[in-house]
Amino acid sequence: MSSLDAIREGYARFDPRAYLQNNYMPPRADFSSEQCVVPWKLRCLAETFASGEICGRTLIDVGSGPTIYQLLSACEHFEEVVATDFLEVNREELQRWVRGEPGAFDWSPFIQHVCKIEGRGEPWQEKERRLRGRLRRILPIDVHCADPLGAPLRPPADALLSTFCLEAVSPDRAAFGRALVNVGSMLRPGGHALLLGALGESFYLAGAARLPVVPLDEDDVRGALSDAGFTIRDFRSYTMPPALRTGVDDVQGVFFVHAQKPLEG
Ligand SMILES: C[S@@+](CC[C@H](N)C(=O)[O-])C[C@H]1O[C@@H](n2cnc3c(N)ncnc32)[C@H](O)[C@@H]1O
Repeated sequence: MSSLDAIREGYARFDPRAYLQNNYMPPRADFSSEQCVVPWKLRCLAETFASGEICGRTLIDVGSGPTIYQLLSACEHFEEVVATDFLEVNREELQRWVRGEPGAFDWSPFIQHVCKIEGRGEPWQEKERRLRGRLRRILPIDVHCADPLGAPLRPPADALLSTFCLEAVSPDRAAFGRALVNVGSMLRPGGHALLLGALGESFYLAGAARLPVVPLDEDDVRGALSDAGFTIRDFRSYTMPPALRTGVDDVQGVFFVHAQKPLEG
């Protein structure tokens, strides 16, 4: 079995509910402290979208998993937000939230926090309604394929977002770099890419699944982006405080990158 097949097989045991519990409930989702990892991630995205420069018709989110927090600032700037994931259980979890079905994960504390940091005085229910309305497509994806959606995205996306996906599905740095090239093919020339991801992580847990992660340092991320032809516009990093090292993974830190695909010609 190839290492890619082994990773795909590991994801068969991925439990969305356990993953949400491990990463998107306290202590990691503690909105009383800006030093906490979840508020840090939300602030990176809110500040980057606040410039107004990143906008257009379509934003594609790669490897959305069962989460929508990453789309809360983005959704204000695009007519359509396309979510994607390899696993049907994750796509179903997202559909439950979009339809407001009973048993869907409660993202309201995240939505309230993003409304607060965006500072427009918008009622959080408005943002929830807007994201639900704009999240019309939740598609299967495999970042290891040259065409991750099975066919080229037409027209290509104006912006690409991916959070904690590429390093969590790649056996090594070379595969991470190839996956970045594959997903970059869905972005139009001049389009923006925003990545959040794990630094120095070798595994994470999601219920019965123990998923291997390729440990990356900041130079690995910068090198892969540059090899894939991106220009880095902003790079931030976060060190995981001891109180948030809860045993659900061995993540050392988090990176945030805003990169841009050059215009052709
Ligand atoms: C660590 S989770 C990240 C989820 C979410 N984006 C977040 O920020 O928490 C990694 C995601 O990658 C997805 N995945 C696994 N294999 C994949 C593949 N070959 N292509 C794309 N996504 C994949 C998993 O189903 C999972 O949802």
